[in-house]
Amino acid sequence: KRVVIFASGSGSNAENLIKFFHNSDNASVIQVLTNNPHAKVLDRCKKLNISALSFNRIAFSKSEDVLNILKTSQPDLIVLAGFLWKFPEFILKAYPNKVINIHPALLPKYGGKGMYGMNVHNAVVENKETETGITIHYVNENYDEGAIIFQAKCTVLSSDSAEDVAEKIHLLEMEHFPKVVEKILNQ
Ligand SMILES: N[C@@H]1O[C@H](COP(=O)(O)O)[C@@H](O)[C@H]1O
Repeated sequence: KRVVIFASGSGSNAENLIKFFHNSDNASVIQVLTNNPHAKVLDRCKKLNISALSFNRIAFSKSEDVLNILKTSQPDLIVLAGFLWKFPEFILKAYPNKVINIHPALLPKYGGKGMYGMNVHNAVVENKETETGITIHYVNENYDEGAIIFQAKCTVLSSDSAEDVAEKIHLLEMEHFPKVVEKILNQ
């Protein structure tokens, strides 16, 4: 099974997935695509010897350039791991129920445009939430609104800073994301 990852930033989830499937007999990450030519995920891919490309807005949503890249790489699953752009409908239509995303909160709370990274964790702490977590969901034409596949929770202590919460979330992502992807691929 072939996995293509989209990422915009650091790429810790992408690296975790690449390494997890490196030892798998029936699945592998074959390509990483990013909308940010300076993304740290590109350095990780170079080190891990994974094909990686960056693209601009026109290539992504105003033309079929990225769709054609996908047609060449033929993914069985497209995984968004810290990818910040909304996915165009014509690509979603070409890969029905084959595009998933991970979000660092318990959707439907703390989702939507602009709710990513530390913005989410700051809001969780400001609102004195006692728990938060991760959500893995199918991607539809709206940010963070697709059908939920998996959630895992962690407690938020009153003494926790947003950075503490970010660390707890990171651990949940590292533990669960590869296993959920593997489960979907084996369906
Ligand atoms: N969508 C969110 O963006 C972050 C990406 O981190 P990284 O994988 O680039 O390190 C993760 O927290 C993910 O849930």
